[in-house]
Amino acid sequence: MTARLSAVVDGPDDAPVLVLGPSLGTDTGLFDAQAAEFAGDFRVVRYDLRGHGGSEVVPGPCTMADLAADVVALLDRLGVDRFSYAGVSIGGAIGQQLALTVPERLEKLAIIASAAQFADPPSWTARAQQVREQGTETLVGSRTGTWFTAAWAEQHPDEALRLLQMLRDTPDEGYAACCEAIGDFDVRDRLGQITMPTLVVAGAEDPATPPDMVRLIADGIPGAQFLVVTGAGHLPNTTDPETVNAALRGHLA
Ligand SMILES: O=C(O)CC1=CCC(=O)O1
Repeated sequence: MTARLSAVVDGPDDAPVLVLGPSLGTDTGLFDAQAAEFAGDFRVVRYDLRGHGGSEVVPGPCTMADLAADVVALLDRLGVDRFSYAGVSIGGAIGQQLALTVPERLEKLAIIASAAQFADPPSWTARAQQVREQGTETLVGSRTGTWFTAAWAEQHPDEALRLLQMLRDTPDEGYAACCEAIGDFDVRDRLGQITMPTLVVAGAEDPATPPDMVRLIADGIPGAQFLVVTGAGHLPNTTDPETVNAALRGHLA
């Protein structure tokens, strides 16, 4: 079943479309810095994952194919045919899935802090159960050190709180269902089928998808470029927007 996604659209109606896919437990606000940078010359579509932000909650497990189908349904509703796509973490996994299932619609792809298979797949079922029983609040403390370094959080306390509030605001069932999609995801054998120009970005201090794991995506996609962002954790687009925006700008040109 397709979920109805909420989205924020910025930029001229007739500009090339850039779709931005968020990470687990965040919302469209994850991409404030990218919307500010690119809405002058792109129609920027930021969406909420199913069960996150303002999107519909669909109870029960789902797959990455379901999450990609949600995005396709949103773009059909917005009248978007071809688009470029950049996604963080699960948003990057959705990008890989889109590249495999609707390649004729995808112009350029950027995959940030993501994986072709995430670490320790069974742990995602356990995390889903933990969140269904105890809520997303139980994960907030450990996101410092994962999403961003403790040093960055000390220097940017308001921005760290803003990001963590997204996790607090995420419905437990929405978060849990996306955990199950992450645990089930594995496209390692299919990366060679991705044909559009691809940029792959890792955070040097990311414990969730460390650079060596992210690099495997770039190694598998013919011609993909690979960049490591110094000092960044799992959300390099928020903690070092200048570096990530410059890389995206060059890639999308
Ligand atoms: O666990 C986290 O918060 C990091 C993460 C893994 C997949 C995703 O989208 O975020």
